[in-house]
Amino acid sequence: YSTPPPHLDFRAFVSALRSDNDLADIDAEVDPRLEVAAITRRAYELQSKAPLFNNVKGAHDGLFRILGASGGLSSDPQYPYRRLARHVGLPPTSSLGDFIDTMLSAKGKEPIPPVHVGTGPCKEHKLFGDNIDLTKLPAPLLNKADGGNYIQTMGINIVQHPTKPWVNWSIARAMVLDKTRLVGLIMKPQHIARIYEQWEESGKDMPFAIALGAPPIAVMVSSMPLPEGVTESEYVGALCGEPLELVKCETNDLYVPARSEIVIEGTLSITERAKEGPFGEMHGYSFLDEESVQPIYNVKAITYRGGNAILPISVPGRATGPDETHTLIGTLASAEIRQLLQENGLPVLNVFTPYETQVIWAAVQIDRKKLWTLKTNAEDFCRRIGDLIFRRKCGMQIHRLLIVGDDIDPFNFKDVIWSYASRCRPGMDEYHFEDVAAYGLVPYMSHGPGTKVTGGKVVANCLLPHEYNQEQLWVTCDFENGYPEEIKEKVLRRWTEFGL
Ligand SMILES: Cc1cc2c3c(c1C)C(C)(C)C[C@H]1C[C@@H](C)[C@]4(C(=O)NC(=O)N=C4N2C[C@H](O)[C@H](O)[C@H](O)COP(=O)(O)O)N31
Ligand SMILES: [K+]
Ligand SMILES: [Mn+2]
Repeated sequence: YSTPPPHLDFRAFVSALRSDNDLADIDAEVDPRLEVAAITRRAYELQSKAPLFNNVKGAHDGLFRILGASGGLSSDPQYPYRRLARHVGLPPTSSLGDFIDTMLSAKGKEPIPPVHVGTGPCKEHKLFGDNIDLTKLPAPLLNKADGGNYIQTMGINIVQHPTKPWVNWSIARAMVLDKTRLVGLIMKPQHIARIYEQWEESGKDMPFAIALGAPPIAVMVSSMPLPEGVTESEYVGALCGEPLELVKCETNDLYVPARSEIVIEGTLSITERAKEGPFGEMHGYSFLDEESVQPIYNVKAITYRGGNAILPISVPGRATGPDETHTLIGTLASAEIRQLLQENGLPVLNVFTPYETQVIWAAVQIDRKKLWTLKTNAEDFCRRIGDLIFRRKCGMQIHRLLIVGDDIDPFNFKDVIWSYASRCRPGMDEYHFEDVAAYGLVPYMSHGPGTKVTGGKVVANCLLPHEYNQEQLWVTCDFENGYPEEIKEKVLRRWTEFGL
């Protein structure tokens, strides 16, 4: 086959990272028990190159190499979002705003359904029956407190609604349970859980496929909270302007990206469950008393690409250097939240979940001139935004919204926290929501003082009252805003002369 672009082929993506000098080929033997994950976690935190473990202890028959931090920030401080840009065919200089604009660029466009091809790289090797032994694969232990080896953290979970033409692609964690079974989180209101419920009602086990090392743009869309009923692969087609190539699974009627590295297929039981976790999760905690009991994945086949298949992994944790649960989940939820607010006619320029808030907060940037035309006030405006976001799935993971002006860059946490700290009066400027669905993984909900599944959400108004109807009554005291252009130009021109 001709080599496709990096956003359509994981191996081409890996080569692109290598040519970007943003990949470390590690040929020394590394243990998948904690060592691979510890290196990956430190790679996020130092924003170093993405580690490609070419010699994983226990790997055999081409299963498998491991790529860590595929969605981490790039190692070049000049191009921090280059690794994300590579996922969607954007230039290395792209900003997070460009990335969000791109992910929303197919909204309103005709979906482009995938095409089915006879075979592809993921069909080069096939394992069935007794040849399947998940406990013999070098599935990584990602955190010392984890309850199992999480083989699935960056693959696409593919499931189909039993009666409607809806095939959902998402990412949901799963760990090895035994020789032929996985167990993984199936959490409401996620679409995988909604569709699973339909199979429960139909009385039949749910066919599944997990496509690991799938085309990077498909991984992005799988991590995006698109509306219910949208078939993610069709949105990928609309984004690319061309259909994605899928091949049929061996043991069920689902289709997977032909260029996937590894495909695990089978049925998700509607009766058998097992203890799952603990798991080092996206907020930086692994609670030792986690009592998660989840459905069992019965694996019926594993197919994989030749040339030493690569397993991508995510090692969630503190966003000191963000990992994929921040750069993908947070940024893509931001995109859908912006879309929702703009579709409802709100004067929103952008939305972003600052990594410093572990993507639990989202800053909503308001066009203040347009705000004036609404002739509204903080209470009405903030309650309207909270009612929209906190009652929709795309807002499920957000517990604090910061409503900020267009003088604030939502992607610059120093801007965001300055406006929150100085313009949001505690109490009067905060609008609480206790009757909305909570995000159960947030520590002050799962292990907090109050209710666990509802409430704990707030909209913080970070606009002074007069900003709702007139120009700001202040000059911002920083170099950018506090001085006339000719002074700033003179200062910049003489800066080196002053030896500063
Ligand atoms: C990018 C990413 C997204 C994740 C997860 C991860 C990564 C890397 C890992 C596996 C590392 C950690 C956990 C964290 C955990 C949240 C969860 C999960 O286990 N269960 C879940 O329900 N949602 C998860 N998401 C978010 C999910 O993919 C998005 O919400 C997506 O929009 C869902 O698609 P639908 O809208 O179509 O429903 N995992
Ligand atoms: K999705
Ligand atoms: Mn979906």
